[in-house]
Amino acid sequence: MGIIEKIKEIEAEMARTQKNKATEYHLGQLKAKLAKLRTQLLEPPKGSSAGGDGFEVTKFGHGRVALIGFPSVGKSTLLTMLTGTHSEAASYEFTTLTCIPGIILYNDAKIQLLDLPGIIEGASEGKGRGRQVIAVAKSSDLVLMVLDASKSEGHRQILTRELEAVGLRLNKRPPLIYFKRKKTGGIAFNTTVPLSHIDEKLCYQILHEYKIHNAEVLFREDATVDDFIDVIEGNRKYIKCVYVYNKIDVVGIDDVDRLSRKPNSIVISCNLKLNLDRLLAKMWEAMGLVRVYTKPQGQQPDFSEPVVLSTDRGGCCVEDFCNHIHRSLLKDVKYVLVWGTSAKHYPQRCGVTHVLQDEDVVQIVKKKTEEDGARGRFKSHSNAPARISDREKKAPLKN
Ligand SMILES: Nc1nc2c(ncn2[C@@H]2O[C@H](COP(=O)(O)OP(=O)(O)OP(=O)(O)O)[C@@H](O)[C@H]2O)c(=O)[nH]1
Ligand SMILES: [K+]
Ligand SMILES: [Mg+2]
Repeated sequence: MGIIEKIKEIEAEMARTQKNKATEYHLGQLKAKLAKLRTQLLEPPKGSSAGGDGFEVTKFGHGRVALIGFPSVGKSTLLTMLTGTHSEAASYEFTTLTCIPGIILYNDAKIQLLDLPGIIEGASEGKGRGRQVIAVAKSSDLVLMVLDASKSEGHRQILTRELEAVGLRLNKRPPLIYFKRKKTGGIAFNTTVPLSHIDEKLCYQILHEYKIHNAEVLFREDATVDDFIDVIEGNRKYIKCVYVYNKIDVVGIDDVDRLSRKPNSIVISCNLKLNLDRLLAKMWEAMGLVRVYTKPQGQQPDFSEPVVLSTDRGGCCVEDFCNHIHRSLLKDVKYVLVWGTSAKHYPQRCGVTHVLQDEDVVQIVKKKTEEDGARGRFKSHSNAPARISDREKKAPLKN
C-alpha cells in the first residue's frame, strides 16, 4: 500500500471515530501516524536529487510573496496589475503553468511577487502541480491566498487544509512547548499551566508512536495534540497569510461587507482596480517591513535608498541595521543617533539593542571618529514631529 492510500485509510478511520473521552488516546495516536506519513510524503523519492522539477526562482528584494489560490480566481491578473510584469490571464482554468516572478516597488522597497498555477483539493498529495506550488509558498515570507468572492466560502478552508497538510501554519506562532530529545533518562514531563486538551499519558503515547523514549517535555501553554505533534516533527513553517477576496465587482454589497470584516482579509477587484493600494499597505504591515535611512555625519540623510529590515525575519534593532550595512561594522560602533518614531527625543543616542521603527533615520558614530562636540547641536530638534514626513525628507535635517 502506498503512502497516500495509508493516509486515506487513517483519515477515514478518524472520520468515523466519535470524539469523546474514551477515544481521545486512539485519536491522538492516529494524528501522530498521519503526521509521520505526511512527512514521509514530503521526502524526495530515493535516488532523485533534491529539487529537480520544482519552480526554482531566485529570491530577490526585501521579501517574497506567493499568490496561492484555486484556478481562475485572478492571480495572474493581480500580478500584472501590481508589478507590471505580464502574466497571461484567461477565463479558462490552469492558464498559468509555471512560476512567474514580478517586482512590486512600494515604500522604496522591492517585494518579489510570485504568480503560480492554481491548486485544487488534493494538491498536498501531488494533484496537479500542487506540491511544487506549495513548496514555493513555503519559501515565502507572506502568502496571499486569492479567493473568488463570488464562489463558495469553503474554498478558504480547503486551501488552508492543503497547506496545513504539508506543514505550513498560517497566521500562527510556534506552540509554547519545550521539547528536547535525550539519550537516556526516560520521559520528563512537566507543565506550567493546567492542560485541557492533552495529558501526560497521551503525551507518552504520541512519543511512543515516534519511538521516542527519552526526552524532556515542558508545556508552557494549554496546547493541543496537534501543537505537540508540530513540535515533535519540528519542520513546520509559520507564515503570515492575507486572504484576498477578488472580483467583488460581481457580488452584492452585503457579501463585500461580510468578507471585508473577516480577520486578515481584504476585498479587491482587479477589473475595477478597487482597493489595490489598501492591499499593498496590508502586505507591508503583514511582512513587518521597516525602512531605516542612513545619515552620514554632517550630511543629509540618504532618503533614496533605505535599509529595509523585517521585524519577523532578522529583527530590526540597531545591531541588525549595522549588520545589514556591513558584517564587520558592529565592532566599530560606539553608539548611534536616531531620529524618528522610535526616538524619545531628537536625536536620541542609542545602543545596539535599540529597536528601530519604520522611517527612522540613523547616524552611526564610530569608536575612533566620535565627535562629542556635535551633541549639543542635536538638541535643537527635540520639538520636531514624531514622524519624518515627506516634507521633511526634502527639508534639511541638521548635523
Ligand atoms: N469580474 C472580474 N473578473 C476578474 C477579476 N480579476 C480577474 N478576472 C477574470 O478572471 C479570469 C481568470 O483570471 P486569471 O488572472 O487568469 O486567474 P488565475 O487565478 O491566474 O488563473 P489560473 O492561472 O488558471 O490559475 C479572467 O477572465 C480575468 O479577466 C475581477 O476583479 N473581476
Ligand atoms: K485562468
Ligand atoms: Mg494564472
